[in-house]
Amino acid sequence: MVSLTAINGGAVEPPLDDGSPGGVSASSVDDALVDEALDDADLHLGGTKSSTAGGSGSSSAAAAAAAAAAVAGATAAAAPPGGVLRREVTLHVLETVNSRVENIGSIILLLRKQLSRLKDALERETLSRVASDALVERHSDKIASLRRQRRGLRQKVVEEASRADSLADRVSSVLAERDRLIGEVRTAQAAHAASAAAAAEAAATSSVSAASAAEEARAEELVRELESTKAARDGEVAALLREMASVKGEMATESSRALAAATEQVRAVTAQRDSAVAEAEAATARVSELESGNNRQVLAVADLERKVRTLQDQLGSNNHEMTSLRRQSLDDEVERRRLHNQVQELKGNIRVYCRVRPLLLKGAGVGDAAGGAGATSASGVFKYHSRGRGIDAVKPGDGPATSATGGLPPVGKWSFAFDRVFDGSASQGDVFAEVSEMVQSALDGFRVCIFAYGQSGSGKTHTMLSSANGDELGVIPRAVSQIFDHTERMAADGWKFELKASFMEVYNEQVRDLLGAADEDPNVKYDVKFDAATKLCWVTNLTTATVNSREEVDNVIQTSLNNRSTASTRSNERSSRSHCVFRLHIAGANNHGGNVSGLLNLIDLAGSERVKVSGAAGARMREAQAINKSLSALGDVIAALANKDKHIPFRNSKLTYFLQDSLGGDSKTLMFVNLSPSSAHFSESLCSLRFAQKVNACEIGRAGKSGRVSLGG
Ligand SMILES: Nc1ncnc2c1ncn2[C@@H]1O[C@H](COP(=O)(O)OP(=O)(O)OP(=O)(O)O)[C@@H](O)[C@H]1O
Repeated sequence: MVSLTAINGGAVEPPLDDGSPGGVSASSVDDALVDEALDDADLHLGGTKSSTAGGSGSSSAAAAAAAAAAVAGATAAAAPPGGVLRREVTLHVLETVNSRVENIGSIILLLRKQLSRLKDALERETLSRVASDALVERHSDKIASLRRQRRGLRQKVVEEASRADSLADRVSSVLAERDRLIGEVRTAQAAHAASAAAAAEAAATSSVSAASAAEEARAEELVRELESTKAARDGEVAALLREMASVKGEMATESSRALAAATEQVRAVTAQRDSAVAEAEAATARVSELESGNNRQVLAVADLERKVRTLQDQLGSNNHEMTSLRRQSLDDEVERRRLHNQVQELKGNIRVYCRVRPLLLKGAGVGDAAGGAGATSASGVFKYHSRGRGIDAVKPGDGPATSATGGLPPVGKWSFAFDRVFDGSASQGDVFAEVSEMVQSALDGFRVCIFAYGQSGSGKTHTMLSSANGDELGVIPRAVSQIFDHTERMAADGWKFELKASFMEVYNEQVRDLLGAADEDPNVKYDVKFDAATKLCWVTNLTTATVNSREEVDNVIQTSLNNRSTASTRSNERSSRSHCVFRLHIAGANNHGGNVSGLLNLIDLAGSERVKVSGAAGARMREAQAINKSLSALGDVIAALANKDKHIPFRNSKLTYFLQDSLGGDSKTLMFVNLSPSSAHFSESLCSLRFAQKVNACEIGRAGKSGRVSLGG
């Protein structure tokens, strides 16, 4: 706020800023100042004021008239002193007018300064608003409105300045008029001085008194004119002052109002700005926080990407390594197969293992209980030698030969050698350890036959098919387990295997599907066929099951065993009277174009028995004859293959006809000869040993172990 304060003793003090927001108090200072200046002027004329008569104009004019009258009176009483007095009064009046005009000039100057300060204040305000504008840039609407207001104020200032200028012009013209009047007064003074000199001269001469009177009249006239002019000028000045006061008041009011409004708006805008700034700061803090979080995430992502790249690189090199390892593995597998087969061939493509079962108690249903017929010792009638490869059949010499002992001499010994001999203490595991390499050959793509040959009750089924849990599992379930182990291992190298199983029996030269329904239709024909293209045999209407797990194979075996035909014989009450063939077709392929196709035939042959010994008759005898005929046909085929005969008599039995795809060439054959240790079965055992010895002399696909072999007779 700008204020104008009173002037003490005519001195003009500069306006003081009272700190109020935006308001300018021009107040009544200027009026008081002017009035005081005028009063001061009147005061100097106070001695004549009371004597002024009938004056209806301004008090100054009346005072001047009274002074003029006093001068006239004084002149009338004593001419020379009265004229001097009038001149002095006139001069005093003129000086007073001068002084008042000067005061008015000071006031105008003061007003100009005030105006200039107002302009400065407005300019500062404008600058401040400009600064505010910058701060509240975002509040453009309000800022635009403020700018409009500012433009309005500026316009007003310009207008007021223009009005002030016009007032100043008028004051200038008044001053000019004053100067002119002063000039006239000075001229009059000069004239008056001249007339006074003339009057003095006339007083000395008394002839010029009339002229002096005229001069005085003229002077009085002049004084009156001056008084009148002064009064008029006083009126003008008073009007100007009023007008200026009114302008100042309006300006002050308008400025106050505009500044108050602007201040209020500035406050509001400032508050909004502060809140916006606070929001912006909060947002900035949030952004910083987010940026820092984002930076952390970016770093984490970059770190992860680095790790992923490293892992990808590792993966790439691992893949490369794996590819070369796979290639190496495939090469190794090929090499392993080659070496394995080489070993198998060195061992012989046909092998014979001899297995003697332990002596059984009578309760076992076999009838070689201790003290029973011929049960001479724990090892029975056999002696073992040659580190598991030799066996001697020893006829105990405990009495004369009888028909019950097959007409053997009372004492005798027959020695045999096989690829492997297992005595009664050998476990199923021990046996399978020697079999598993044949199973491996099937997995390597060869065709493999494993037979169990022997008289009834000698342990063929136990060796091949025992499905008792744990250690008692026979060759078939163990082979299946080995095959699944292998296929699962090979899956890691990209191999996929398909296993198809069938189970059939050949009874009295008739094929029966052990996987089919128990009550199968007797009209269904099971004919053995040979496909020359694939060199595979198959049986019409025979069930083939694709097996994907050990459990599925177990189910196949169990179903087959349940269906298997059994008949009671004197040698073994639950003896199997048929050849039982479990076939597993193994087909494997890998994603490098490799493939393998093998056949594994596991055959539990029907029990061989000498009809004369077993005492079979009728149907049982014909059954036994059919069994012996087919076993004999098997021996003939093996012998013909070993001798590389042009004609191989596969068609002589259903069994050999079906197995023709797995016998000969580079196929592998293993024959178990199962023996009973009982002396009661000595004769049968000796026959079995002789048959096995002849098979052992054959080597399919290579030159025979001992030249041309015949299994006949
Ligand atoms: N190594 C062995 N250990 C223990 N018991 C055995 C062994 N071999 C066979 N046996 C038992 O001897 C009996 C006859 O065996 P198995 O049925 O296997 O003879 P088989 O030759 O199959 O007879 P068949 O030709 O009449 O079927 C069974 O009770 C069987 O458990």
